[in-house]
Amino acid sequence: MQAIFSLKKYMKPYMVFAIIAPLMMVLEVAMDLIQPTIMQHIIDNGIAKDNMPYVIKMFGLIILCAVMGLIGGAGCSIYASKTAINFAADIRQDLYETITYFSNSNKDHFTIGKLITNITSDVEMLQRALTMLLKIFVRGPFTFIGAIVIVFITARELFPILLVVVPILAISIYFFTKLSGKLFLKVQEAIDAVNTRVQENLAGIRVIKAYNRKKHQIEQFTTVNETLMKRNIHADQIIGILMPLTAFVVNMGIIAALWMGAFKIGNETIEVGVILAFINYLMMIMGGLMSSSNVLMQIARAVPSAKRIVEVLEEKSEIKNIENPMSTPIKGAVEFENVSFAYNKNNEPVLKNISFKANPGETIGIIGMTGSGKSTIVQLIPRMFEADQGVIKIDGQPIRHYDLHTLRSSIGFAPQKATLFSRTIEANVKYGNDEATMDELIEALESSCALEFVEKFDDKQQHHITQGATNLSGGQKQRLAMARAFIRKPAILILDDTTSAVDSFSERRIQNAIANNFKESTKFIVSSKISSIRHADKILVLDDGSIVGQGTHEELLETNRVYQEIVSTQLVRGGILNE
Ligand SMILES: Nc1ncnc2c1ncn2[C@@H]1O[C@H](COP(=O)(O)OP(=O)(O)OP(=O)(O)O)[C@@H](O)[C@H]1O
Repeated sequence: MQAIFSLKKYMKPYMVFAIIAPLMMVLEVAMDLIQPTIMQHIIDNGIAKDNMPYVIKMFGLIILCAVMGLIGGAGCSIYASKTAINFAADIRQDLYETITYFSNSNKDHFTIGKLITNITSDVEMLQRALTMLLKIFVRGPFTFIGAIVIVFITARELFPILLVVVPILAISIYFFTKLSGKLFLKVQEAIDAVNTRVQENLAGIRVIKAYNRKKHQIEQFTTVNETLMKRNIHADQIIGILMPLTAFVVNMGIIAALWMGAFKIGNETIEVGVILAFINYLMMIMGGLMSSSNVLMQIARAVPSAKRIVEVLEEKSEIKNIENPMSTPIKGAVEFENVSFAYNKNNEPVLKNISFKANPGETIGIIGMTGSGKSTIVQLIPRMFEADQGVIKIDGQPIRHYDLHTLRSSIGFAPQKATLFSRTIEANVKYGNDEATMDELIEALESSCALEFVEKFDDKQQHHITQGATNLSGGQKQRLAMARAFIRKPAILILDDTTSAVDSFSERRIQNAIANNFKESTKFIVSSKISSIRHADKILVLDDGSIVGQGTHEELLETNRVYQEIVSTQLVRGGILNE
């Protein structure tokens, strides 16, 4: 319940609507309650006494009540929906923004499937609960309390029956509402699993086909789908017991009323009309309790959803600005001083005591075995992750002192896995710099050797990239990802293994373009190929998270055993070094 309350700030802008909706419902309920009395007057005082002018007057009144009831009901629906839809849209927007600002380690806490369920069905669940709450929460309790009060006044002889029936109804409804919260949490978790499986299958469709794993994937989906089905059935079956149970309790109450009534009529201490009225009120009490319980049940279903939403919204981004951060332009001197880092703080660090210096304009090559920590080093520079020990400085200042926006705008980062969006080539490249001109776009495409294939498309830069960039080759994706980094003309350029799928001739042209066009930028080139980094001003040799050598290609070739081993393997493999 705490979770639901912590979302109340999203109601604030729509508070007026949220107040109008139940007030309109009061109007509808009042009109509903008046109508039987008017009918009674029409029969007793109009039709029975053959008073037509009175009948016509009362018919006018009843039509007026019906119209007002209609306005009340429709108004309630409109304002309730307006409140709930806006409330849900704002939460959805905030969730999306929160996820967008997640640091990489924040992201690792949630699966993509869970985040999708969060933004879609969890928010939907809250919206439904709020609509119901605003529409029914007046009707249910008003009918329930009103009927009890009327029984107390008009049928006190039978009131003891209510003292037994109402607590049994209330306890059963409380028990089922609580249980439904737990059951629907399990249902939502099963939906997460289905979403995660679908998302993974779609992303990996080519691998699935290549490895003939379609049957295996379908089997895995069947498992999560069956779990979802079983949990849904279980929840529905348990909740489904509530209605017949309450009807049974009410029927017992009616039998008790008839039983007691039969004796009292015999003693002439009660009239038949009172018993009939009591039965009617008992039905109304059940109706009131059931509609209140429906609202409570919907709220109980919404509580786990609210908890999951709050969990995401409250996930603290560990990477944020300090107070009064620096926004001074960055020149590009980068220094690591004894930096250590672990993804999982209980495990051994992935980077150990990393120290090196890069001056503005220099090219730093980073080489090492798979998993030695190359990508991790470069990801610490734009603060994708925060170093656990040591300091990373830019232009002599710890990176934490810089405004995150200033820091990241000064860096052109092409990650190891080229991520392109389902937009045009122009939009994808200009993602790095919205304000770039057409000339700058062409220049960036040329530097990354992308222009040659872009120009072959009929619609050139306006060519649309499909979701997951399935209409491009691996090398083409990498070239566009590099163009996106180039178009920023950044003070610090980071290329994380971005030429692994680029042919060696194009790679050489890209290297020349970088050397000519980014003379003042500090360049970090991560690669496992010697040919990609051999011309760097300084090469860092990584082994199991530690720098085991740094210097130029020639220096390392003479002095560093690990570097010599890498060189000799690549020479043996086919002369990559000499390309
Ligand atoms: N997000 C992550 N969460 C947990 N561990 C990670 C994460 N990313 C990388 N690692 C681990 O950190 C270590 C270093 O990974 P990193 O990606 O920096 O290596 P790398 O040298 O760039 O490897 P490669 O040449 O294969 O790209 C590896 O053992 C890897 O399993």
